[in-house]
Amino acid sequence: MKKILLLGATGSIGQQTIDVIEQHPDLFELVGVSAGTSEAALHDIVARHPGIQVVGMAVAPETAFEGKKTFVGEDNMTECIQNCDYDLLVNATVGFRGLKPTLASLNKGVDVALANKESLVAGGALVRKTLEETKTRLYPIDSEHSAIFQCLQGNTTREVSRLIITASGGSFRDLDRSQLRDVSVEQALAHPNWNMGKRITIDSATMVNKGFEVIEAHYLFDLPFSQIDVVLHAESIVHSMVEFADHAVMAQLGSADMRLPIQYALAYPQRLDLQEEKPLDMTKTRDLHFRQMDEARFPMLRVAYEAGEKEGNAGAIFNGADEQAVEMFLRGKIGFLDIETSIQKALEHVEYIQDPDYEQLAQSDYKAREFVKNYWS
Ligand SMILES: NC(=O)C1=CN([C@@H]2O[C@H](COP(=O)(O)OP(=O)(O)OC[C@H]3O[C@@H](n4cnc5c(N)ncnc54)[C@H](OP(=O)(O)O)[C@@H]3O)[C@@H](O)[C@H]2O)C=CC1
Ligand SMILES: CC(=O)[C@@H](O)[C@H](O)COP(=O)(O)O
Ligand SMILES: [Mn+2]
Repeated sequence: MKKILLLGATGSIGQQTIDVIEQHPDLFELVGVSAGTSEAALHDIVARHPGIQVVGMAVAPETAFEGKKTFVGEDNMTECIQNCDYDLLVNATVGFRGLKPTLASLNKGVDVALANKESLVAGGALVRKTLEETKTRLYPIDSEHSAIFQCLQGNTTREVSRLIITASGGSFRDLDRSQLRDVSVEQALAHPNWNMGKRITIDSATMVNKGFEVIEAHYLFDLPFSQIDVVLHAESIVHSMVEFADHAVMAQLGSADMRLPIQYALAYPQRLDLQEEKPLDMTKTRDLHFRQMDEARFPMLRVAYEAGEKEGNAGAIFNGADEQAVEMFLRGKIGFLDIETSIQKALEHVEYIQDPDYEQLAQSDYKAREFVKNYWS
């Protein structure tokens, strides 16, 4: 029985992780959960999983979690890690706040199934150093990285010539830049293929998500940026591809259902049965299309490659500025294209640090957010 500690239990990835765990009660046991403010949803999960030892929340619960060690406040996730006996951390929280628990679990010597891409975007070098020192492992949950991980089974990255990450194009794929100025929050949240949390859905529309995924791939698979490409694939059926030295191209295909990559990360190296509402049926599949990315249409992709190549705290500034700008866009404080401006200006103005430790990354995150707030005030 694998004991799972789940951060971000009430979110999109969190709820799908619980579904996977509930499909395999003989293999997985949920022993800890954390969330921000969704108390009712957390009580519901705790009631269904008697093995839960620890509960974390960002704010104090109105009704106590009877018989459970409960941790409250911004450090609730690391406190859960320190006070829980578990075999695998599933990090499905959103934002820079996910980096600290990723590092805490690896330093405790426990592997991490990682959905929280911000851990690698903001702190990739530090995470990689910690993995080497602690001899722990990361299992990717992000669909593209899971696809690449699956395609790499039986091979090493030394045999790889390129990773080819697919991008759906997001909610505004078919609009040109002049049409983006006045788009609404509601339109931006209508992703054509995936049902996800708000932050990542907006990031998908700005192409920041794909930029993050390029940086994430660099750290997960230890390949230079020159060997990581992105192609536009509107259908989100091919989840990514790996081209090998002999020009063989391996791809992983599936429906737009995150439970497959989540389950693969939890059960690796096994493949288990998975109940899906709409499993992929290639006889009913529309044509598959692939197009080169238009960098003038999606400038955030180039910005991501540059921030990734720059290393240091550039990823933390990129992510921090985006987190703040997306939050302001969702509250109607800035327009859609102002998200791009926020990121570009923060990368120009927030002090660059070559080899940051965790505290310096947290400072860079804070400074990027403050910069964006002040820029639009
Ligand atoms: N959704 C998807 O399909 C995919 C997501 N990812 C990545 O996975 C991560 C999670 O995404 P997603 O599930 O969409 O996000 P959601 O917004 O749906 O969920 C976020 C989770 O984090 C919790 N949380 C928020 N603030 C805090 C806090 N201060 N302390 C502890 N927990 C907190 C939320 O709790 P509460 O409910 O109380 O707010 C919620 O459980 C992101 O990094 C995203 O980029 C990657 C690939 C696909
Ligand atoms: C499901 C998942 O992994 C998301 O990151 C998804 O990739 C978003 O799709 P696009 O960013 O390609 O629109
Ligand atoms: Mn993805």
